[in-house]
Amino acid sequence: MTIQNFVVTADQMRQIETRIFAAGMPVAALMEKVAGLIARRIQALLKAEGSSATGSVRDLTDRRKREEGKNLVKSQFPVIGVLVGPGHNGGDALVVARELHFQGFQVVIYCPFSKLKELTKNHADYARSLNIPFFDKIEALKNCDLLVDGLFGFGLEREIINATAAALDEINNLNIPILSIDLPSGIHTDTGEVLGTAIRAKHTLCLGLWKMAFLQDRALEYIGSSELIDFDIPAADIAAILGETPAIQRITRASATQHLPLPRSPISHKYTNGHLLIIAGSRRYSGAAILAALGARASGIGMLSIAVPESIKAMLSSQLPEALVIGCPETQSGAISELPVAIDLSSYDAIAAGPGLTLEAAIAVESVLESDRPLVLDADGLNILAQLGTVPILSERSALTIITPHPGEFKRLFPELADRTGEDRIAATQAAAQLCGATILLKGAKVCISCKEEGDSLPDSYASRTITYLNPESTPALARGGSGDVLTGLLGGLLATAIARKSPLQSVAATAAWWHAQAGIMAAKERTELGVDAFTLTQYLIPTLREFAE
Ligand SMILES: NC(=O)C1=CN([C@@H]2O[C@H](COP(=O)(O)OP(=O)(O)OC[C@H]3O[C@@H](n4cnc5c(N)ncnc54)[C@H](O)[C@@H]3O)[C@@H](O)[C@H]2O)[C@H](O)CC1
Ligand SMILES: [K+]
Repeated sequence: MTIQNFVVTADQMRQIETRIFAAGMPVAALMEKVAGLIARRIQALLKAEGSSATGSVRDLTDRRKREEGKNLVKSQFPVIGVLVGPGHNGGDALVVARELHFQGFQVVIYCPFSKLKELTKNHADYARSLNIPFFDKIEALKNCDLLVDGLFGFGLEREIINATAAALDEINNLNIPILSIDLPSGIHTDTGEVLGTAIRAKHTLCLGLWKMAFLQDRALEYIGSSELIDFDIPAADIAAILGETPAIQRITRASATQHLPLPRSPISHKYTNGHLLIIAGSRRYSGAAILAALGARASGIGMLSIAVPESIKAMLSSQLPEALVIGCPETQSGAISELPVAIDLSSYDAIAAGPGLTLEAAIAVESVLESDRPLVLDADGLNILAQLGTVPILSERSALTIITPHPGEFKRLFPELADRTGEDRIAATQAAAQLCGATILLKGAKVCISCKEEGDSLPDSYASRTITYLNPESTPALARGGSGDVLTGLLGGLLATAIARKSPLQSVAATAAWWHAQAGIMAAKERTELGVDAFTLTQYLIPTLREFAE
């Protein structure tokens, strides 16, 4: 595990911070260290040309100046507005203001609060003594090239209202790029919820450990791009609060690639590399079966069987010459009416079912749910499961089930969770995993995967703990019909392979989600966000693997 794998709540961050202070680190010294790192990072972002994060701040300042017909800077340096709140987020901001001032930047401080925490007040007094101008009117910020947001960090506990809320809205409306310290002010650290109103940052520097909000879809428009400022939190303090195996883990390249089925054993053969059965497609949605199969192909699966309605069997065979295509009896409209009598489900390492089936394939889906095979269920497979009764059916299964709903499917599968979890995707996924015992992969900008931790090794107090994996990097290019079908096949392939290789199953879904997203990112880079149709995506899985498995 690296620092990039950890994710904390505000409460956990506070507990870690408390341990550091109790061990002797002075609060003021830590603030000085952290804010020094922030100030240097801001300078680097402003200076460096070409890096993407820098590009985003710089591009915007340049564009704004061009639009206004002025040069980027009046003096040699851009004008930086620093927004200062009452707590230690404001303290960080004041140290940043002071450091940038000493580096020759023109700095303007906006602080509309009269009551500041003691340390923050000390820094404000010193900044005033240096003649850095202080204002309590937003008007004073309008000529700034960049705003640094230190209004609220993880100490924000209640809705922002009245004059403060109006000020935040006015700041957003200035259309000046904003860099937020720790979190965009107004965003709830854990749920990512907007508490009244929130700063819309262009870039956010998250301090010390990733906060949950960075992995909550609804906060993303406010966070902009983001990076972690590592300030050397001792590993022992992290482990003391999060445990040796943290309940929530951020997926990284290293953690994802660790679970790839590589290298292959030199004496492996097709059956030791896994046999996957895909059950997908209908006359109406034949493409879904092809896309799932192409996703599975990229997993390197040893043997691929695909069960489709008889009338599209020839089409599948022509697209996937290596696969064993099984024609199934079909309904009048061309959906699978049932699985062929001769099919022996126990001969497969895993089954992936759902894409393009239509609701008419209920009997086939029931058969796989009743089987003792590890199963990936998606799309119409999930709609059929919801009709059958998600929790009783999944709780009965003896083998692993991984379900891959998007938020709409999730609501249909778990209507009982709608009130409890609201829009907190992470809490919702954890609750669903607890409820039914399956692994839940909730699709979205930040894919969230929860599963019950395997019981035997756990102390009693942890008996029903869930482990959650969050995928931090993706692209809206994947928000497109068919990309889910590709994920189902890829995940099914990795699952069957892991079973054949007797590898741990817990991280398979995380690896698939990471790989799928990275392929989308690579495809979008080369072809733009509009150029990543689902078939194209399948063609990027192996080139991506080559890049990240090196
Ligand atoms: N993580 C670390 O170890 C470090 C964190 N640093 C910075 O400290 C902040 C957290 O500071 P804290 O003082 O606890 O809270 P905030 O600055 O986020 O704000 C709390 C402040 O605001 C008041 N308040 C809360 N809600 C509202 C509201 N809705 N309207 C108005 N006022 C509100 C509250 O009463 C407090 O006074 C963290 O994010 C980091 O930036 C350290 O500097 C370095 C180490
Ligand atoms: K902030």
